[in-house]
Amino acid sequence: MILQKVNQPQDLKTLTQEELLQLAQELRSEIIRVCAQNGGHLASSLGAVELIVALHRVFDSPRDRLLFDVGHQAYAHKILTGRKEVFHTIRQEGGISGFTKVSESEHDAITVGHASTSLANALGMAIARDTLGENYHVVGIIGDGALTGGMALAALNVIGERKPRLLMILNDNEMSISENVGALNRYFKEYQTKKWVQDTQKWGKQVLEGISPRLFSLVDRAKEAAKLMLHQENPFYAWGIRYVGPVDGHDLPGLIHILEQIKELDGPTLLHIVTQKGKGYGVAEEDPIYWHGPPGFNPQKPEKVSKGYSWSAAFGDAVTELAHKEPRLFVITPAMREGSGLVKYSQTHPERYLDTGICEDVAATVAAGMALRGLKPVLAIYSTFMQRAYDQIIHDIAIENLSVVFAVDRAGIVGGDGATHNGVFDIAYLRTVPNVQIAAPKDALELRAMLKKALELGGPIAIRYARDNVEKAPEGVWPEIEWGRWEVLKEGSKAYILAFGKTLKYALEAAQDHPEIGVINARFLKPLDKGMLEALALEGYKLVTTEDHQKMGGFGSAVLEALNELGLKPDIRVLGLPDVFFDHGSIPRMHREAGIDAAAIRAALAGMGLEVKTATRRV
Ligand SMILES: Cc1ncc(C[n+]2csc(CCOP(=O)(O)OP(=O)(O)O)c2C)c(N)n1
Ligand SMILES: CC(=O)[C@@H](O)[C@H](O)COP(=O)(O)O
Ligand SMILES: [Mg+2]
Repeated sequence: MILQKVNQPQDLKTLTQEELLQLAQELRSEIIRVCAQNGGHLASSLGAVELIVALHRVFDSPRDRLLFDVGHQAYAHKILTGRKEVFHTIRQEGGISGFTKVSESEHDAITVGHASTSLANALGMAIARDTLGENYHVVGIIGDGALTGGMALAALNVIGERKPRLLMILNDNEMSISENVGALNRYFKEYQTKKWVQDTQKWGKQVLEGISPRLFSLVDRAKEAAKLMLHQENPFYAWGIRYVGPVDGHDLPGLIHILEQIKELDGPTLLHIVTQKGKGYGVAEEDPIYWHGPPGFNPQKPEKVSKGYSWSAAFGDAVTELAHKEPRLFVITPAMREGSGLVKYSQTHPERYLDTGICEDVAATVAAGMALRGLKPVLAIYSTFMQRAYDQIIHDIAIENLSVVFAVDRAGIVGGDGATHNGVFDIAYLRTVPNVQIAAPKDALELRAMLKKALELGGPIAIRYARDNVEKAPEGVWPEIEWGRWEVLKEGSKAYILAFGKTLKYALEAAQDHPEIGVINARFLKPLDKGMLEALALEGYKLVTTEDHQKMGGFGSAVLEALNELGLKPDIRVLGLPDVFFDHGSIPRMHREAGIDAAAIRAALAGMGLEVKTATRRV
């Protein structure tokens, strides 16, 4: 086992070519083994194995800085940089992160999880290096999907003008999570050389080198000159960036050779490598979409497993049905077709579907344009990724009170993806924006009712739901809903729990067998049901609010502000996430630790003098 001899990147420097090839295979096996037990970003990491071995062979991390965009493809990097003994803990409770993370290792140049940041970060590092008179390499590694992000394209524009010594590597597997989209991607697909030209180049090189290495280098230079002439419109030339490639991203010796050739080049260079997402593991090669982020599986007999009927699926079914009735409905996703439950919708209504690529800002403003011209856009977007569209929501949508529905998925703590992916800020950053309304359905039926009503009401409306399963609503059923009105789910004689979204289940659990405790589905946050709130306060009920969101600025804050405006001071406790980031791990454990679960609710009630059976708090 070569991997036994490798603990740090410098251990690669002495390996032979055969040992490096063997190491790549061993890395692949280890990634499959651990993803089989933990789940994780399997296909992306398999596709980047040779690249990562070559990078650590040619460069000297941590002195040289390797920046992995998104960071989900860096499993081999983690194993090679002192974490092979803990790699099996990846994405687990107390284990290492599923993305690169600065606080986890000196070899992790950036903390990521959101796409398209690597090039701007690399530019910043290169400028810092040059300003401080230091000398090391900065390498930004970005996928074709992440390159669809505006941040990445804008960074290229700055890099091309500033021209720092910087190496960028485009890891082009023609895949985002779904098939990749965008004009640049098309360009590479159609215009740039692909497999057949790769093979021709390789064959030509072997023939020419067989005749005379000198002849080969002459032809190679002529080819480069021709490429320059033929490919002047190559966008990277337009950006003032040297373009090299495309080369085979799985040819380990070839990658090492080319990296050594271009390593010392001055100015910005982009090396375009062509890889296969899922490389080396049949099922992942055949279906890189499912195997992008599978749950655990049997490595000997890998089979797709259903993750159950999710809120995303409920949303997808609802808009698919709605589209038949509402011809102006148009659904947009920023590169998350599968995650947002839109596969079926995209197949049944392709003419009213747009995948913008990984650019949530563009997606939001495209929705604004559609609304201005008579469509009814629904933007399906993860809470965490919606952070990328904050100004667009204000500037392009809310000021003119445009009719855009935000189907905000992954609201709350998400589990394995950790701090970069928790959807725990959206209430705070949305509720202060005039015209924006915010709701959270308790089940799939209420989601349908809210979607339908939101499209009728118009204006910017966010409907948020968690990364969780939900009971499927019967097809064709579209209940009405009294917009802005909360729903009493359980009467109480002394106290009421006001729950927003996912924590409703904890409220019902806490109130079970307690006639003195009532439960309210506080499904509207903006507008808040001030009428019901006032009545509860005036009748002297004790109140507890709970939400899967930062306490600061969340649902509870809105309730406190409303009570203040009403001049009322009931006995109230606000339960929400504390002012910290929650890393990857078990959602129930984090909810318990955050104090938003049933035990915390009972403890809060007990703290207000209500005799409740306090559940034994697990430590
Ligand atoms: C801002 C943002 N939006 C969406 C995502 C979800 N996401 C994670 S990886 C990915 C696809 C990345 O494609 P690519 O960069 O080509 O990497 P590959 O998986 O193909 O190796 C997407 C859309 C994200 N991480 N960040
Ligand atoms: C790396 C990335 O951002 C996505 O793959 C994300 O992990 C998907 O999250 P879900 O698994 O919740 O769809
Ligand atoms: Mg890709």
